[in-house]
Amino acid sequence: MADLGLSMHAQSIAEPEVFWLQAAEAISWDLTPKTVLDASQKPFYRWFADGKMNTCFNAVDRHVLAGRGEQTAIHYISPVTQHEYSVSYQSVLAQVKRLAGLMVSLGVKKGDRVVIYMPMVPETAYAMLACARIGAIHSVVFGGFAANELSTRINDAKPKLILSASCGIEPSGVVPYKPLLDDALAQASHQVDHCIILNRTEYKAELLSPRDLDWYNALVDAPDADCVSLDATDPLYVLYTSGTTGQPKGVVRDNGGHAVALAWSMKHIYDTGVGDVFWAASDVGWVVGHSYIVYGPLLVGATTVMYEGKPIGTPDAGAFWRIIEQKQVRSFFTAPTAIRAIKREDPEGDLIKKFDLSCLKQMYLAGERCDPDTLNWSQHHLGKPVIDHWWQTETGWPVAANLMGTDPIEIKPGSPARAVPGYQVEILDAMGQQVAPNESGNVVIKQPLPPGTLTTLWQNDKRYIDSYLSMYPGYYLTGDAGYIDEDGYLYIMSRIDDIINVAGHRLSTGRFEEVLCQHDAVAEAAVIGVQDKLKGQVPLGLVVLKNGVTLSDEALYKELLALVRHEIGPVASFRLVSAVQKLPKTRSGKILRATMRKIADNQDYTMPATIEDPQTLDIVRNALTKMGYANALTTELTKS
Ligand SMILES: CCC(=O)SCCNC(=O)CCNC(=O)[C@H](O)C(C)(C)COP(=O)(O)OP(=O)(O)OC[C@H]1O[C@@H](n2cnc3c(N)ncnc32)[C@H](O)[C@@H]1OP(=O)(O)O
Repeated sequence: MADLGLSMHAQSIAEPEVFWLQAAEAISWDLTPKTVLDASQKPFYRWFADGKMNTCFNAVDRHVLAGRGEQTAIHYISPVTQHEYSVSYQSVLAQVKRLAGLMVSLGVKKGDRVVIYMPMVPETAYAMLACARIGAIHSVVFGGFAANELSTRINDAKPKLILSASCGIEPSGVVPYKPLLDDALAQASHQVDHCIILNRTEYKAELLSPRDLDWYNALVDAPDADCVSLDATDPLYVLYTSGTTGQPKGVVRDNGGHAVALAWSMKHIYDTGVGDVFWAASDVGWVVGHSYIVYGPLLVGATTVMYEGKPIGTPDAGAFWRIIEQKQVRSFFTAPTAIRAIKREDPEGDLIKKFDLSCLKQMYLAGERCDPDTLNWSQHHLGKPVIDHWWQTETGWPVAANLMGTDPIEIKPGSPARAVPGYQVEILDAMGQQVAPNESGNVVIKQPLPPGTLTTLWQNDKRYIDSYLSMYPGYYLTGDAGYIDEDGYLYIMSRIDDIINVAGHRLSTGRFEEVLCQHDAVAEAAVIGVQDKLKGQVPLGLVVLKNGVTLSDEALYKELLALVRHEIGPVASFRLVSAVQKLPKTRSGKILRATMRKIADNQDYTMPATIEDPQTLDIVRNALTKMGYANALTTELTKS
């Protein structure tokens, strides 16, 4: 039987311009592109370079103009505050027009950056769409980051305006955001004239006049703003992701290629179209939130769900299934960590059985490697296809997936299926040679990458080339290692750099080390990601203390945890740290993190030939053992 996915993939690689010009028909253009792929400035490729359009028009206005203004665009559900309401496309348009007008009256123009530091409320989507409407470039910062991380991003993006909220809502209670924003601005070298603050009833923030404006008060007298016609290649947003150093990388996404790719993916991968309900249980601060809470569903005229809750505890492990039934969700997307948390609370799937999930066609998992157990458990209890798929902040949309809206193929647990049309994925060895099926190597994508993928790093073309394009000229280096089997299925196994993935949050071990070294007692630090049954990976730190430090172990432990939480944020999930006399290093002084990680996770390792002092591995093993790693009994001090 013909394999439609394979033939589409073959066409997308052989004739990318034909393939993507056809896909571009799903978008309303002010000026239809004639040049599909501009390769004149390699290694920078530009999609639809002479096309003109507006992403907000495509996501909102055109659905209202087509007579679907009454359709629900957003279902908002906040289980902790017990607020829940739905917003029609018509109402979204009214809010976005007015907010865009307010931004213009505050001096925001096409190309200006606007930082958005907000929780999972509809106003966050309005803020993103309002920026898109006037050609301002938004940069959303995840609410779980601390003031210092926000400040770093403000300094890099240099926004004209910041939109924020007084607080976010976590199961533990209200998390004040405004004091973090004030602190971030106090630390930042770049300043803004105005902050627009959504002052929520759960926590009223003090507004600093004349800088801070109350969101809804300021909207009262604001004019409406129309869509600005933009070049397809104009940036839509910058989204920061952890780099191997403490300085995050600002991934730049364009307008035209992004809209085309997301619309294509909604139909062909996520099996979702006009009027369908699509739910990605993530956060707008991550790329999943950008692509599949806000832009993707709205671009195709679907209904999206903004959920300000968690998989468990808000109120129970049946929360996802309850909402799927209530809102008639067709396609649902979450992270493997969320399913592991549910499985721990509801191992027999009793809460799943309580709901009528006939509306649900399939569930998608991404954000971290999906272990086969998690996939098999959910597939067994849901009785629906569970689709592991793989992509990155940089790519913006799936690189490997089962094309559920096109031609579903066999699900192989442990694999996110095959490369999606547009992506030529290969596995290369250290010499740049393609390896045989089932042999591991570096996962790379041959240039040009398809529309919707990163165009560069914000104000840093050199770092873009150095990070992604220099190791194998002509290829994008994903930073992941894995293999492709004889059927073309991809398997992603690990990172090749010092990035760890904690509950679907990508974090840099280098950044943890920088923060630990800020402590007066710490001379040197090494942080590795160790396996964790719930979060996939968690950070573990080993520190060497300065001579003469008299702090007790317990006091040091508490202070280091508090420091990391203060500097990086709660999302760091940093709870494992211990002091050691010495760290294992090569003779040239490089810390042997990979060896330490293997010891912690009980994997085979060989003594590195260049190790300076082999005894340091015993020191590390002892410390890891005390923390419950390296195949030993768990101790409570560092795990509670
Ligand atoms: C495919 C491309 C990509 O990979 S893009 C990235 C995709 N990643 C994701 O979508 C993330 C998936 N993960 C999640 O949604 C969450 O981790 C889930 C599974 C729901 C679990 O949440 P939770 O129990 O809060 O654990 P966590 O590890 O996320 O949080 C740790 C601490 O941080 C806090 N936190 C979290 N979010 C916020 C926020 N927006 N504002 C303020 N604080 C936040 C949590 O409350 C938690 O705090 P604490 O340590 O318990 O006090």
